[in-house]
Amino acid sequence: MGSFEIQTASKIYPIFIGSEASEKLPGFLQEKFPRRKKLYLITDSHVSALHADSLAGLLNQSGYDTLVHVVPSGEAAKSLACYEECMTNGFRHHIGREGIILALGGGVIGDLAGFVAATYMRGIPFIQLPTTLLAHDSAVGGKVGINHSLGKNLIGAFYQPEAVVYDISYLQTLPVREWRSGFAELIKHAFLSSEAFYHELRNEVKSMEDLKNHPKLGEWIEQGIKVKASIVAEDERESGKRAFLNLGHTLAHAMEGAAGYGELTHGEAVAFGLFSDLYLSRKYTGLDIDLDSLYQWLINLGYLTVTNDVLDIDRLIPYMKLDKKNQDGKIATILLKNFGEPILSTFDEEEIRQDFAEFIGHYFAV
Ligand SMILES: NC(=O)c1ccc[n+]([C@@H]2O[C@H](COP(=O)([O-])OP(=O)(O)OC[C@H]3O[C@@H](n4cnc5c(N)ncnc54)[C@H](O)[C@@H]3O)[C@@H](O)[C@H]2O)c1
Ligand SMILES: O=C(O)C(=O)C[C@@H](O)[C@H](O)[C@H](O)COP(=O)(O)O
Ligand SMILES: [Zn+2]
Repeated sequence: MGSFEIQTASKIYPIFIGSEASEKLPGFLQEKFPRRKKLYLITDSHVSALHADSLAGLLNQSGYDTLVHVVPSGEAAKSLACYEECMTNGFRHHIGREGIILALGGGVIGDLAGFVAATYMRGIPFIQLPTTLLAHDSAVGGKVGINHSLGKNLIGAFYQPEAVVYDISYLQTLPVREWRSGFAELIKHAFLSSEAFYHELRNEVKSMEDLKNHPKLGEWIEQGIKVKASIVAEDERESGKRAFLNLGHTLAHAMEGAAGYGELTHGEAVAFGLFSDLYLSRKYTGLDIDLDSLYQWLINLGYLTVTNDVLDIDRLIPYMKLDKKNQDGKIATILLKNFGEPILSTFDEEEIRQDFAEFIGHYFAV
């Protein structure tokens, strides 16, 4: 645990990671932006109650003037209404172009506050201060944005932070459901990198308690970040291989939309979508994987327990048809040829319907 660099075409920035990383923030600000003293800290109601005061206190003691804006916790905050409120509050309090936005929270806050930063007076600097396990993914790589009722993350930008300060002591207050949600993205990163990483997670994590208390947790988080960072380094704006980071997400995003934003956590949906993409991979690319034992592991961890109405293909298809990866009017999803060897595949609506019925019939028929 310490620091390393995230390299992208538009910006190279540090990630400070560890159990006291937030203490590095005042020093970083002073060095990078010696003349800027106005901070606009955007957070959510849960994180605010737990962690915002101590951070704002630390900053104010170091000579900063920190305006705190609290949005409701959960996915519903990635909305045009909350985006507008963040803007309005900043204008009312005269946060100008010399201000810096701090995104203190999980992926919802990182995406929302990052999008505010990207568009506030045409763009001001921001820093990601992730507080969830899931945010090992969302805080890195510069995808920022909000949802539209017709689809996830349909409004947004690529806008890199100035730094990521990941104080993993914040994770200790996470509820079990959020550990589970974040672990789904870590499992995704394992599939995108190597069979060894996947097997290590499988062998070592049999419950969320195992994960939370595991001596290698910090190492795994760093490994997940590095899997993501190496892809983003080659393709910041998703003209090609960055789409692989969407493994599991075509179905996941459709499920989140169909359920109503916030009903499922992002990671619950990703775990389902990941399992579905691996099912399709075995069928279409010949991926050599024991799906039944993966299914059992995921079930034991508390994944794959969604209600039938979320699995109604007629409700999912409209979201899939708006997936940003789609090509030539076909629905795109990510498959694996092997561990660490993803490919983008496209399907007609009819093929999706048939495969989905087969998949659900095999694993989820009541
Ligand atoms: N930009 C990207 O590259 C990217 C990557 C992955 C996911 N995402 C997005 O991230 C979002 C999901 O992020 P998330 O799972 O972090 O959700 P989240 O930000 O809603 O956080 C989950 C819940 O945990 C609470 N919480 C946060 N930190 C806490 C802490 N330390 N202690 C106690 N409670 C805490 C929050 O208040 C919330 O209720 C989705 O919108 C997803 O689309 C973006
Ligand atoms: O960073 C990426 O690229 C990803 O795909 C990471 C995903 O885990 C994340 O959920 C992302 O927000 C999805 O982006 P989208 O472009 O599919 O909306
Ligand atoms: Zn995701």
